[in-house]
Amino acid sequence: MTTKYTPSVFANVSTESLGCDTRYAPPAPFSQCWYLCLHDPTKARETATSRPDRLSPRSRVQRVPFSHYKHCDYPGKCLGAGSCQPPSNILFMQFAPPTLVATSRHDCVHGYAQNTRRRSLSDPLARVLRPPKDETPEQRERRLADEHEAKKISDSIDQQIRIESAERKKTKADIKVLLLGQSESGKSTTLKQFQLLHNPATFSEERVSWRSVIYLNLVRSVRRILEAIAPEAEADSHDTDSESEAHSVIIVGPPPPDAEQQTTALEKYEYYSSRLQPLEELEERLMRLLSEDDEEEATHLPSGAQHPSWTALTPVRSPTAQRPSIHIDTQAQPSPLSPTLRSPLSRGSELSVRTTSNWKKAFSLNRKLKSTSPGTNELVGWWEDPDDPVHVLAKCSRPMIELWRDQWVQNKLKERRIRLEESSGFYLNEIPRITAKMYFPTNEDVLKARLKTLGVIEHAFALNHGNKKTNWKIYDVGGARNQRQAWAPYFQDVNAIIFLAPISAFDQVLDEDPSVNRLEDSLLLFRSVASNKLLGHVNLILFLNKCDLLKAKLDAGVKLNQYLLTYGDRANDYETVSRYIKQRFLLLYQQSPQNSDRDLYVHYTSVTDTRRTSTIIQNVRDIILRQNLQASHLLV
Ligand SMILES: Nc1nc2c(ncn2[C@@H]2O[C@H](COP(=O)(O)OP(=O)(O)OP(=O)(O)O)[C@@H](O)[C@H]2O)c(=O)[nH]1
Ligand SMILES: [Mg+2]
Repeated sequence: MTTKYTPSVFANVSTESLGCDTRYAPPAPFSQCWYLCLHDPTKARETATSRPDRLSPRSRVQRVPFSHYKHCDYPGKCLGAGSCQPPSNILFMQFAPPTLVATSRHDCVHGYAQNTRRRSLSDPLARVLRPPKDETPEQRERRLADEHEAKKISDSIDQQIRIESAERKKTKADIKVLLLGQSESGKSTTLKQFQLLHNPATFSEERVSWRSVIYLNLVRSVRRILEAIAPEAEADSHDTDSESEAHSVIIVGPPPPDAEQQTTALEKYEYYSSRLQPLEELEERLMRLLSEDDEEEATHLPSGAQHPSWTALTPVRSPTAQRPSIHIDTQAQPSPLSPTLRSPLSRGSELSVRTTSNWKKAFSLNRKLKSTSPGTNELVGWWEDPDDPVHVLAKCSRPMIELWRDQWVQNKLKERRIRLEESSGFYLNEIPRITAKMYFPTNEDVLKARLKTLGVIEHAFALNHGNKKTNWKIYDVGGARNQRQAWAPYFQDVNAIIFLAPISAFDQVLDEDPSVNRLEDSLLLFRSVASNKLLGHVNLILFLNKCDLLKAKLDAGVKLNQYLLTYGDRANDYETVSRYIKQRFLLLYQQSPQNSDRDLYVHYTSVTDTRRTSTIIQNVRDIILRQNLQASHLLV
């Protein structure tokens, strides 16, 4: 029987007294050991989290409260010896060589000494563990009692490891799916649809948490309108026309306004901006509320400008990272703002969700909720709180409606080619409902809420089919350019990739790089995913998304051939355009050298449409399941 020792036995022994140095490694047959890094627990933890490849699957940190230790079973090489640099205190806690039979720490040391006498003579651990020569009966009794206690703790740790291992086996994902695509392609919305389909109760429960995001989306849409009608924006639009054209997006600016037009513009602008002034403060407040974070990592808003590479430095999260937090992305393009609406928090920034903390908890209105209604269990009461954002919104409801319905404003938006329906403009049509005091978000509201993803978010669910159960994990990634370096670690053992390409975006440019057309970026991104060697055996499912917006855009008279010269004089209707774009993607796929071992499935989607998307998701699910069964030789 192999004896295992608990770290507590050695916790008060320093490496100095052991004479242990970082070159120390257990002899080859003693290939397994526990070690404890007393000197620099943070470093030990960092190593465990940032270099998981160097740890065995059973590695753990913080299993014992007083410090950190890991388990290593690399034959002949103890991880501890190499991973902590001097003057780290590394303690080897336990040797469990396969040939050694030992019943106590004492025996183990002796057994170790006997088996490897030459090494053990100079072995610092053996020296320390050997009982003193002049041990009194009381000391011996105490030592044995200590050892007995240590063994109990050690056994309980082993038991815990066994339980966790069984648990891990149970929760190990059978199927992993990765959602890829550029920013705003609809990945998070697709993830929400998966949640809605597989965890409707949780989705429903969490709807209330989205209230603040929806409010913020609405307030920002209003701000965008005010920016568009601001007199200086008018001037800017004339100044920047040439620049816009250089970015291959054709923006034909309006003719310069005459004096009368200018007076109207100024009056209109002043009228609306003064009535909507409270929204400025509300926007800042919502941003602050959403960026509150109870986690270790700093996601709070800085007092001044953020470090430009902040988002680029976003750590790659492990695939188990699940809980997102909010932060403000200052990488987004700044937009021209009127002086009255300028604020250090909101200028040019987009609300993002990061995978580090529980943002839903952080800004869920549960904090303010006072009770649940007995019959429905629905949460009630936030409107009784005078600080709740709903009161400012309710106050500004009328001018917001007026602004949105004002034909002059609509014309201005048209002139400036601002299509709010492509972003959070959906809420502008719903102002009376959303600003009502007892507003509770619907499923559709949540699906349309825009929250940019940073890092990777995981959604796990189990699926029963017949008498078999499969565990699924879906990973939603940030699609902006500075987020894409985080994708690769997830390519390793993924079963399928759902790639989203927003085909309505042919006349738009990337937020992060206005010189790049969105459709072009999608095509290039798809090509690089399709030709990635790691993904050679991974089935690709292509969602040609935002078909509803494509239809609306074409119906409004926007011409594809103005942005995609190769389209030539083909018909500018939905059928022809969507088929043409699909062909472009297929061509790229066919050119990829990696296609012998996989398939491509293409769907036209509007992932905000729950009914259609759930059918597509079920279809996709069946395909992936079938492929997975085939791969595990259960079928065919
Ligand atoms: N009308 C319409 N809106 C859509 C569709 N798909 C997504 N959206 C909206 O587009 C916005 C962006 O969608 P997201 O799902 O957040 O995009 P994403 O790919 O996760 O973006 P990042 O997190 O930045 O990578 C959201 O407001 C969605 O509601 C669609 O098919 N039709
Ligand atoms: Mg997202």
